Amino acid sequence: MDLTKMKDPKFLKQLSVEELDELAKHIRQFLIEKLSVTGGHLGANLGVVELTLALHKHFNSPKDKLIFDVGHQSYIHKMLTGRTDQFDTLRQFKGLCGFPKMSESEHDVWETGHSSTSLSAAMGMAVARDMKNEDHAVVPIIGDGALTGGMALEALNHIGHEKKKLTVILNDNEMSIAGNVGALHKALGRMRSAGKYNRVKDEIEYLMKRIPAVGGKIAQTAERVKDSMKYFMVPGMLFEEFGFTYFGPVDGHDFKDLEENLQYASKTDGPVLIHVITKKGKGYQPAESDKKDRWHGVGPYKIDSGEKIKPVDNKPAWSQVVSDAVEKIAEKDDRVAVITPAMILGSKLEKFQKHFPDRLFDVGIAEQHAVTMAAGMATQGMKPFVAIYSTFLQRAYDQMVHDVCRQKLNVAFGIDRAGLVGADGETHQGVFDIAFLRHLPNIVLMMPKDENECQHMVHTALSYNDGPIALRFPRGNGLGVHMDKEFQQLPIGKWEVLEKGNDAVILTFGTTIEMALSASKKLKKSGVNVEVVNARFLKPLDNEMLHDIMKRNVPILTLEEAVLQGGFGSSILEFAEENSYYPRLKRMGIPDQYIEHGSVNKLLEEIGLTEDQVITEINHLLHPQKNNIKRA
Ligand SMILES: Cc1ncc(C[n+]2csc(CCOP(=O)(O)OP(=O)(O)O)c2C)c(N)n1
Ligand SMILES: CC(=O)[C@@H](O)[C@H](O)COP(=O)(O)O
Ligand SMILES: [Mg+2]
Repeated sequence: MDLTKMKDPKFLKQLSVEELDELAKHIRQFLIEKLSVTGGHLGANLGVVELTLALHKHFNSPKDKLIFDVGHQSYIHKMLTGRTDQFDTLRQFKGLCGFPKMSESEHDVWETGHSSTSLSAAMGMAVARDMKNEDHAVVPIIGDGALTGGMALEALNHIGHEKKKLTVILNDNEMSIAGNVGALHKALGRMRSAGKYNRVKDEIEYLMKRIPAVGGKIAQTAERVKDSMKYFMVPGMLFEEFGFTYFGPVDGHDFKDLEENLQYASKTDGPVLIHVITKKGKGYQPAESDKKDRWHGVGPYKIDSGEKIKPVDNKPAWSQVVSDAVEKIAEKDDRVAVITPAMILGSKLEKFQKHFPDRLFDVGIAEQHAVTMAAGMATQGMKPFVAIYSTFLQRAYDQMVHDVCRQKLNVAFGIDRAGLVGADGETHQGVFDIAFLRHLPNIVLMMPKDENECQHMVHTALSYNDGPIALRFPRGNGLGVHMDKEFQQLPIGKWEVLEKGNDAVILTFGTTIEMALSASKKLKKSGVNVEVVNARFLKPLDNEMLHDIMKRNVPILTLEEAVLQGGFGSSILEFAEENSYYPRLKRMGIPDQYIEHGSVNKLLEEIGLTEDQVITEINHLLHPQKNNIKRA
């Protein structure tokens, strides 16, 4: 079967159940083969093959709006809408994006990457549809994990109240990245094990009608009894209470069951929720049998065995260094506890969880709650450590402003995936956190140059008692440096000079230190002596060192793998302005644009964050006339 011939999903309407089953088989095989080379979000996609086919058969995309929550499970949708031939380039620079992308197809009506936005977006589209007197379906497809997100619950609350016509597809595979958590997860479990609601509902309505009508108080009591009976007998009552008509549970791998319920739903007024049960990793044995994450996001692997093909790298993962250090500290300090918003695996917290099951809180996809919960713990003298990706901390900005920093609470943050993350692209680059945290009063911000300094920063963070403190660290592995046996306390706001030099100074931190050191080595060969400073505290700055540098009146280059607007370099400009220095200064960093997907090295090259560019900029700073650069 030539899957690249699929250009428009309309062809599905003619297919029989047998033909759909056959197509599903080929799509699974295709994904297993392609992703074995490129990597990607395999498990979630294998789980929604039939569901995506059924949705595209039933609805008319792009007139009807299919909205994929998170969007990591949109690969089949991409195949059906003419992008099958691009899968060799998945998640690579200028290749197919791993998430829905409007520039790729008119069928991608909403872009995602972060979780739990689909219901709000759908509500917006439904409101717009009705205001414009249009007639089309709006269909958010949301996972059981994404449903734990605050935004999704806020939207449920509003949609049910407004009674807009929407068809919510709840894709319940009992998994977030790891196993799903929470009371909602348990409630879905009860719905899964109950019978079909549509049928049960009819029977209940029949029974209810047979309870004789009586007047006065007895009648009120009878009504209450009827309501509570219904509550216990109808599995989807939770969603019905929210104002939705619930259909399910539906077998998400059975075309007949899916189509039947989609038909019911289309004939129902107001918001509808179809509870679809799927299996993450379906059809690929290594994924199905992996109880840990059912192959949520993977790199290349051997198809037959499922063995992962990892580049040989014995250096420790940054996240592991951090969680090991927290664990070591937690052994001695029973006030220490870790909070993660659904990222136990990515943040490498499994070992910590095994060691301290009662001191690891997976709160679901609930970044806002995670941060304010930590603040609450801190008010009671505990030492919470919030392990959170830079990109997902964006969700909790107000909680940082209002709850943590304003109250100057002792919350420690491990900001993971800081800097460019690569293949996940625009939605996941961890490049904004310095800019959105640096301006908050009371916070300390730091980034280590290597994993040894990283463990000292964890210790520094958890021993700090003067308000919030965060260390940021990149995706991937450290440098493989020697690790001290004993933790050290770093003096807050003190930088270190890594390379002495009189001609110019590079102020940098974290991932760009290697680039700066290597550039300075090359510059030295041409007679230019550049000082390289590990500006490991981004807030507070090392004022003493900065005064010294500014007084030397040498050119300064700031270098950061973070946005330039409001970033570290900006803070140096502010320092100069506040202290009436007028240095020749150039800032290198991430320009004012969203950075697409691709390998980190390729992306750095694209935006000119390279060793060669550092050398060029230093030369420009040293010889502005020669290079025809205008400087005040
Ligand atoms: C705001 C936010 N927090 C965390 C994540 C990381 N993340 C991506 S997918 C996922 C699990 C989603 O589970 P579910 O919606 O059930 O989809 P499934 O993978 O099970 O199909 C998580 C936690 C994210 N994308 N966005
Ligand atoms: C879709 C999503 O948000 C996550 O699955 C993300 O892709 C994980 O990224 P890491 O691989 O960096 O943990
Ligand atoms: Mg799930």
